[in-house]
This record gives sequence, structure tokens and C-alpha cells, in this order.
Amino acid sequence: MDDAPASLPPEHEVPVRVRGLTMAFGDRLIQRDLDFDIRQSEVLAIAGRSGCGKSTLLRHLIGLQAPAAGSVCYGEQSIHTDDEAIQAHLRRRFGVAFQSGALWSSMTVGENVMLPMEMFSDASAAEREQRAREKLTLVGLGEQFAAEPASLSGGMRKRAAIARALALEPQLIYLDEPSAGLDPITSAELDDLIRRLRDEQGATVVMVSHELDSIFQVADRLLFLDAEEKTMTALDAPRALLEHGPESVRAFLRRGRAA
Ligand SMILES: Nc1ncnc2c1ncn2[C@@H]1O[C@H](COP(=O)(O)OP(=O)(O)OP(=O)(O)O)[C@@H](O)[C@H]1O
Repeated sequence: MDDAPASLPPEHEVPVRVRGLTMAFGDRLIQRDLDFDIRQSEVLAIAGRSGCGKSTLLRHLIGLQAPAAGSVCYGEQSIHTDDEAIQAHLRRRFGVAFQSGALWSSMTVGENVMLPMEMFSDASAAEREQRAREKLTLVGLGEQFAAEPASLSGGMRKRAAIARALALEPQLIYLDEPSAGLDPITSAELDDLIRRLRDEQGATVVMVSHELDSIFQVADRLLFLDAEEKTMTALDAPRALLEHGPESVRAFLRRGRAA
């Protein structure tokens, strides 16, 4: 079922095309001339030094921030359209979990996960609950359906936010630093979840990550944003970049291979 306007691409053509994307805050250039595709069923990691513009890129990809130049297209359709109906349809196709993993504190964990279904699907209350329980189980929080967000640890809140991002079963999932601040075991579980989303459900996952271990474990490709050059200087499999990438990228990646 898809009552999307006819100009939208079919959902299975999720790949995103970024062309000549330049991002700025006023006069301050953050990154320029970014050109890349997000491929179907890949895990694409976005990395680079702190402040290089990774979260800003994510905000451009999901249409929260408008480019200074260039475009972000889903199929042929720009996400930065003034047509709110088209933008709403595009946004429904992806799930987003922000760095803070913000949950509504006035709702239980289960209600938080059900919220997108209430807003954007016609699932019955029973279906919503069943799906929310499924998603929470998927992220290892099957017992926390009725819990208050305040009673969860930071890592659990993060995973609950990921469950909420999965609520509408999107084929494309954006995660901002999903494993930052998690203990190694929880972080490894999250890596495993990301791999399962890709391998078992064919999902495409774009994740901003500082965690080199996680990048080597799950990312099919790594997009490197250079803080000095203010543009992307590499896009390839992490291991290929470690061996043959530009020196600055190899130096960045070697930190994770030391010891
Ligand atoms: N609303 C804003 N107004 C002005 N400058 C901003 C704004 N948000 C971010 N910046 C600046 O843009 C640059 C990129 O920020 P961004 O958060 O995208 O970096 P990042 O690579 O995600 O950093 P980190 O790895 O530390 O999370 C930073 O220098 C930041 O100070």
C-alpha cells in the first residue's frame, strides 16, 4: 500500500543520491561538494574528526537542514522540497535515532515505540503493541515495555530509541553514533543488530560513528569527511581504506588497529 504522490520513486529504489552537496551555517562552510550514493542494503559509516560535520550531514540527508548548494535525492525526488506532502512521504520511509536517543519522559518505553505507528500507520492498538514488543525484543529490551524512560540506563535509552526508529519497519535507517558511550558488550550487541537488519531484512543503515571497532565490524563502506579539506576524501570498504586509502584516512583508521 502506498498512496505516495506519483512523482515519488517506488520504495524499493531507496538509494539516495547526494550530488554537489555543500553545507554551511551562514558564512561558515562545513563541507563542500559531497558526491556519493547510499546503496541498497549496505551499512554506510560516516566518520571524521570531531566537528567535521557528520551530524550536519545526517541532518541534510533527512531533510532537517537545507543545503547551501547541491542536492539530496531519494530516487529522482529531492528531500529538500517545499511540497510538505512529498517530504512527509519521504520521511516516513526512514527511521532516525539521534545521538541523544531522546525519548518522551511522560510516556512508557512501549508508548514511545508505538508513537510513530500511531502517527503514521493505521495499525490497530493490538498490532501496535505487538510490533513495539517485537522491536524492543530485537534491541534486547523485551522486558522494558512498561518501564519509564527515566528508569533505563543511557545505553538502554539509546537502544529504545533505535527500536522506535524501527517502528515503521523502514528500509533505510539513520543512526547518529549508536554505540557511543556503550559498554563493549552492549556495543557488540548493537553491531550484531545492525548486521541482522541488513542481512535478514535487507535494510540500509547509515551510521555516524567514532567507534573504529564497530566500523570495521559492520560497515560495508566508510565515507570519510576531512575536517581540514572540508570535503570527503575517501569512500570505500574500511579495510581497503586502511590499506590503500589517503594517508590521513589510514592514520585515522590505524588508531583502531593499534595493539
Ligand atoms: N546550529 C549550528 N550553528 C552554527 N554552527 C553549528 C551548528 N551546529 C553545528 N555547528 C558547527 O558545525 C560543525 C559541524 O558540527 P557537527 O555536529 O556536524 O560535527 P560532527 O562531526 O558531528 O561532530 P562530533 O563528532 O563532535 O559529534 C561544528 O564546528 C559545529 O560547531
